[in-house]
Amino acid sequence: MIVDPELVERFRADLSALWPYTEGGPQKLGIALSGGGDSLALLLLAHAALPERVEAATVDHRLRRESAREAELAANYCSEIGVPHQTLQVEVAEGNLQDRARAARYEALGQWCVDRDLDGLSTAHQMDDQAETFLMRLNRGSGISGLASIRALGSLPNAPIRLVRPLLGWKRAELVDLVKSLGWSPVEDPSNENVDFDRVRMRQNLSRCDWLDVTAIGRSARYLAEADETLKWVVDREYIERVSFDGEEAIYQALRTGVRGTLVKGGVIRAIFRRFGLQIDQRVGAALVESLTRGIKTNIAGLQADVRDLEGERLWIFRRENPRRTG
Ligand SMILES: Nc1ncnc2c1ncn2[C@@H]1O[C@H](COP(=O)(O)OP(=O)(O)OP(=O)(O)O)[C@@H](O)[C@H]1O
Repeated sequence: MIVDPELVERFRADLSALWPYTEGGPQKLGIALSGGGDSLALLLLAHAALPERVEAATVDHRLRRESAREAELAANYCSEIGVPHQTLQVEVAEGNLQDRARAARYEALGQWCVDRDLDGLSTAHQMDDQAETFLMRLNRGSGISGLASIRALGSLPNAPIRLVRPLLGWKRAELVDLVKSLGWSPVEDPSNENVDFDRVRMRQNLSRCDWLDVTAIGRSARYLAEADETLKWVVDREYIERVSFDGEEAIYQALRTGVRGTLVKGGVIRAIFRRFGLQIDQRVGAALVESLTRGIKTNIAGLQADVRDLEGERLWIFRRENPRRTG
């Protein structure tokens, strides 16, 4: 099975930008193989780029009757090219099925990487997935972090290895062409046609729309991922320089000027909540910045946020809400 050497070279460059797989001796890459066109292309490219150093796993969520058969097909393709393959059966908990299936999937894949002594895991998210995610989030009013969409680098919940997505610069059509040109037929997931899913509707709309440029949207998402990293760095610095603890109180010396606007101050406030073991989202963080800037004391999500002026300086004080009196 010969993959076009130019494509293999391009893949090698994309992968090595994310994962220095040649450093420190040979490293092994796990492939998350659903059996769809994207992940079969990933399997072929990775196998050609890193011969003998690739293994694949297919998660059988057991949510559809055909899933066992699909995993078997994926296993057959792997055995055709001599790549070790494992099917991982998972139990998907009740609740939001897609979220639960995703969580179970990444957990099973992480455990598999540990068991097989793999150094990295790759999924086959590509440029069209990226554009769909970006537009769905834009349509929901997401902030920088959400609009950064699918990250090229990630982590797994239960395994200390890198999660890489080297195909974000590749279009779905070119990946499917690659697979078909070698005589393989991707597994068709019927949920890809189910218009109850936002993503499916977005995909269909995008395919009918000739003025949206998927490559340009992918570029914007990359810039935003970088902006998000930079913002995290600024928030960390602001936290280190301006937040202190006195007994049960967190004290934030928030400057009166609006220079460090809601993004940074909101980020610092969210970090303070995390220190108390509590979580608030970006919108609540921004709302708190606004009320504290106006000097309004607020009780929210388990903390009491207050304003104190000390020697011409404005301090924002956070402490646990007093337990409510009963009786
Ligand atoms: N059943 C599966 N077994 C192994 N890998 C899978 C499976 N389903 C998805 N993947 C991996 O994840 C990639 C993205 O798949 P998909 O677009 O279906 O995921 P998603 O629902 O968007 O969730 P997420 O982006 O969080 O992974 C696939 O290309 C493949 O690499």
